[in-house]
Amino acid sequence: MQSVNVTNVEQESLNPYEIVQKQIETAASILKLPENITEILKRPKRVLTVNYAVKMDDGSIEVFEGYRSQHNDALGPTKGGIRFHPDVTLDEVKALSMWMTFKCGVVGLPYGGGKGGVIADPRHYSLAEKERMSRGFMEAIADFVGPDKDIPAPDVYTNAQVMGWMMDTYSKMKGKFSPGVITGKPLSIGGSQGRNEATARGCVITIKEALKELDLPVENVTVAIQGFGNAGRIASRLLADLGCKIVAISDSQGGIYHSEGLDVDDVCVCKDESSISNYTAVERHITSDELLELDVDVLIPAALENVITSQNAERVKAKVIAEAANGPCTPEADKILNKNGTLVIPDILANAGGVTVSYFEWVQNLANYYWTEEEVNDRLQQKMTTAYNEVKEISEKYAVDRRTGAFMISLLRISEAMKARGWV
Ligand SMILES: NC(=O)C1=CN([C@@H]2O[C@H](COP(=O)(O)OP(=O)(O)OC[C@H]3O[C@@H](n4cnc5c(N)ncnc54)[C@H](O)[C@@H]3O)[C@@H](O)[C@H]2O)C=CC1
Ligand SMILES: O=C(O)CCC(=O)C(=O)O
Repeated sequence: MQSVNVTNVEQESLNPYEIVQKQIETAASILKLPENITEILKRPKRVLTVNYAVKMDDGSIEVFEGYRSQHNDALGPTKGGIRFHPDVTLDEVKALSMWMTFKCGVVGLPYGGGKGGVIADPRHYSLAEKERMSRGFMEAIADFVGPDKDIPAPDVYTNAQVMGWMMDTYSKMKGKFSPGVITGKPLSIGGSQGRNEATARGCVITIKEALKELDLPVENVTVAIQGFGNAGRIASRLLADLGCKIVAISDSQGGIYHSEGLDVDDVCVCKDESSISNYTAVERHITSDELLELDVDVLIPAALENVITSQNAERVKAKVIAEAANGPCTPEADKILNKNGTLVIPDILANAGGVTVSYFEWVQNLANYYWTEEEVNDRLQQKMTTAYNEVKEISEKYAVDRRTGAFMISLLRISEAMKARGWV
C-alpha cells in the first residue's frame, strides 16, 4: 500500500480505498448516521476479478487481469466507467466504484456506483489488439453487467469505440441488440448527443458557478489543466470559448506554459500528432507536477488520483480547484487547501456531468427515442447547477468543505433508499 511521510502527522495514505472510506466516515459522523449504514457503505457489495487471454497480432497470447466492482445498488443499477491503465489495482477500482455511488447521489440519478479496470496500457497495442482486449473483457464480465444491473461507460484510456465493441460483444452473447448495457457509445449505435463533451461541460458549469460565487468574471480567468484527454482537452476548449486564458496544459509526457494563454486548437493538433510536450509555441516547458503549483485562478486536475497531497498542497495557489479527475486530492491535502481558502469543487460534483449524460443516454436507449444536443445540454445545465447549489447550501449550513457537503447530500439520499428497502 502506498503512503507518504508527513512531518508531525500520521502517515498519509495514498490508497484510494482507504481515502474514500475516510470521506464517508467524515460525512456520516456529521450527519450522525447510524453505524450500520456506514458499515454497509464502506465496502463494495460485489467485486469480480477476471483473467482473460487475448491473442496478439504476432500470434502470442497475453493474459490480462481486470476487475468490476459494484458498490451499492440501493438507488438503482450500478453505473460507472471502465479504465485501461497499467497502474490499475483492485483497491483503486473499488474506490472508484464507491465514488460513483456518491456521485450519482449528488446529482440525484437513480443509480448506484460501479467501476471496472483492466491492468493494461492500450497505447502499446495495435487497434486490432485493443479491440480483442475490449471484447475479451466484456465477454468475461457479461453475466455480471446488464442494462438493469450494472452499466459501464468510458474512463481513462477507453473511449466511444471501445464502448461500441463492448456493446456489440454483449449484444451477440445475449442474442439481442442491447444498447442500454453501456453508455458513451458512438452516436450511430445508440450513443447520446453531448456525451463525449459531458464530463468537461459539467465541470465548466461548476467552474462558472464557483467564479460567480467568488465574484470573478469568467473572461481572462487563468486556467491550468493537468491531463489532456476526454475531460481535460474538451474543458480547455469550452473555457477558451468563454474567454478564459488557458495558460498551462500537461499530459502523461509533460506540460507547457504560456502566460498570455495557449492556442488550444493548435495544441490539439500537436497532441493528435504526438504529445503536447512537443508543442513549441510556449514560454517554457513544465512538468505535470509544476503545473499544479502555478499562480492561476483555476486549476483542473483531469488525469489521475493523488496528485495533490500533503506534500504539495501548501504550494497550490489556485483560487478554485475543479476536480475533473476522480480522487486528485487526498484528505490531508483537503485540510491544507481548506485552511488556505481554496474553493475545491469535489470530483463527485465537478465531474458528474459524464454520468449525468450517460444516464440520459441510457434513458434514450430504453425508450428508443433520441434527444437533440440542445435538449441534452439544457438538462445537464439544470442538473449541474441544482447539484452545485445544493452542495453549497449544505456545506454552509454545517460549516464543512464542499467535499463533505457533497458526501452528506448523497448519504442522505442513499440512506433513505436503504431504509425504504428495509436494509437497515
Ligand atoms: N471520461 C469520462 O467521462 C470521465 C472521466 N473522469 C475522470 O477524468 C480523468 C481523466 O479521464 P479521461 O479524460 O476520460 O481519460 P483519457 O484517457 O481521455 O485522458 C487521460 C489524459 O490524462 C493524461 N495523463 C495520464 N497520466 C498523466 C500524468 N501523470 N500527468 C498528466 N497527464 C496525464 C493522458 O496523457 C491523457 O491526456 C480520470 O480521473 C477519470 O476517471 C470522470 C468522470 C467521467
Ligand atoms: O458515464 C458513466 O457512467 C461513468 C463515468 C465515470 O466513470 C465517472 O464518472 O467516473
